[in-house]
Amino acid sequence: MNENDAPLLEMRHISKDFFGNQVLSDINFSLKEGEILGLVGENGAGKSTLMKILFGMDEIHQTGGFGGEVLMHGQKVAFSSPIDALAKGIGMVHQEFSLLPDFTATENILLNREPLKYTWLSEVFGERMNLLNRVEMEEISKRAIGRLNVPLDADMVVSQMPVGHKQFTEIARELSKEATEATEGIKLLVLDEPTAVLSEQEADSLLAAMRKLSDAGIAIIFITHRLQEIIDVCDTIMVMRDGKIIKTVPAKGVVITEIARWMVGRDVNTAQRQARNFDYEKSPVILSMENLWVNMPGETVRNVNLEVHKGEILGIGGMAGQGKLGIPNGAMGLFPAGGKITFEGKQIELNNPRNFLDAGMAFVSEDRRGVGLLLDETLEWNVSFTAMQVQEKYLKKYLGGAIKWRDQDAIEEETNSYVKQLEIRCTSTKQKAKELSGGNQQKICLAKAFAVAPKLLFVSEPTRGIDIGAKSLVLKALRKYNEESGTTIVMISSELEELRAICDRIAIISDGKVFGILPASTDSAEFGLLMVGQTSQAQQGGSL
Ligand SMILES: Nc1ncnc2c1ncn2[C@@H]1O[C@H](COP(=O)(O)OP(=O)(O)OP(=O)(O)O)[C@@H](O)[C@H]1O
Repeated sequence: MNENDAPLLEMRHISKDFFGNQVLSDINFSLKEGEILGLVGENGAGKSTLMKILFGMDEIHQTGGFGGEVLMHGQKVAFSSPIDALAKGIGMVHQEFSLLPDFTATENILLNREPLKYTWLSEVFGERMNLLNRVEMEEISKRAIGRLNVPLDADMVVSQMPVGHKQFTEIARELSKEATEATEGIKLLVLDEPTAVLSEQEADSLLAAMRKLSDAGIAIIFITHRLQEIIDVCDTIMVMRDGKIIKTVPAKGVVITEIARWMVGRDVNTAQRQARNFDYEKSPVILSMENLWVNMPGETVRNVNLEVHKGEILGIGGMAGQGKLGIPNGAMGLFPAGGKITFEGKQIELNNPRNFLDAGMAFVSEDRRGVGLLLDETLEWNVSFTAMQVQEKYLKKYLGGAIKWRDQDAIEEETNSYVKQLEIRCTSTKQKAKELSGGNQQKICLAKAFAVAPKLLFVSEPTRGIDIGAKSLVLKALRKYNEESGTTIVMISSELEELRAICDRIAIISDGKVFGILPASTDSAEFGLLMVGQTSQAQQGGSL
């Protein structure tokens, strides 16, 4: 083939194993300029690993490399690090953010690539006295944000941004890599679950931005578990299962149920509402929040009054940035909070996570990497650590408690039971948490909270990053856990339908306050009205 006719990217016969565990076999695909390829597959199917190979990441080299070859414009390339990939015009935005919180969008976008200005001091003391060329920095950063066409403030400090804007900053950073003598301008952008943390509105603007980039000739590999987005924005869909490509088809005319079937290998049940009539008369209030405020950047809580009944599953919904995530993060002491929280009739002193754990509460955070897991430790250790520390669970006591010994058999048995129940894909319970795929890490976070057997569990965005096949499994596991152990659950989610699937009531948060609470069986349209700040028959305030 003529070099100019060759596709922008080809990956041929790619294979990869991690110490004998084959995770990719004979992967072949190509990508044209401006093409948007949707890459979908179950948790652990191998999507991120394939992208890490493309990007030349250390993790791949340090674990024995890979088989097969990568070509750009028909030429074989061998990236020994992401710097080589960047030089060839490949940009990647990962699942987790890598921004400096105290720097502005512009400073982050140009981090380590800042244009410098020659001053008289440089004349005397040399180039190290060059100053940052703020004007040029601003121009480059605004140009990149302009290409995205999103409402991102270039001067805003990252820690003050709503989460969606952090995502936009990450993408703008890739787009700002313009062609220089040493590097080619961005030609291919890999987006690994970029919409997982976005509100629907923000996700829509991102999809529009992707189309604009594609029109400008930039190819995109888009990984997401939100299958409608794949249909809406992609030219081609590639489905992976168990490390192999199952299907590569044009996106036009494909429907979600078909993609789900290809991914999982069977028909998939989406989360259906599991109706039940919770008896509020017989269930006392277990937790009450009065005038709660939380200073969580991007998710400020201003004045929340809420009562949670023993044994119920209370949903908390609302648009991104309105404060729903601030509630569990503040209540559990992770961000500065004020007001009054009473649990089982006792007031709990705020701003100290230990007080909440000791009282019998637990929290599965939406930020599984930041506060969720001990990544260098085994699955067993992750599942058992908090329960061991807070409740002395899994400890055998001798000599009246003077000697305590870890009950390894009990830890292994319980971890194995969660692996089975939540279908966690791992080689053994001795595997390190960092070696699991993102969705499987999320399941370990749930298992860890289940092991604590809390009286009340806050669980935030429990299915973020979970594939469509496992979503209803995770929701069912939460309901089952609630019914069997009597644990009260407060579930925070940006997906209304998943709240409606298992909750008894749903509180909608708007402008840092409870805007209304309705039974979960209420029509979705009613909740929609509440989210945009309109009330109909919803009850304002805390209790039903
Ligand atoms: N560093 C590693 N060491 C050992 N195994 C690994 C490592 N990284 C990934 N794996 C394994 O490779 C497989 C594929 O993982 P990968 O992260 O590519 O999945 P994924 O399709 O991106 O899943 P998700 O949708 O959950 O993000 C998984 O079984 C995972 O446990």
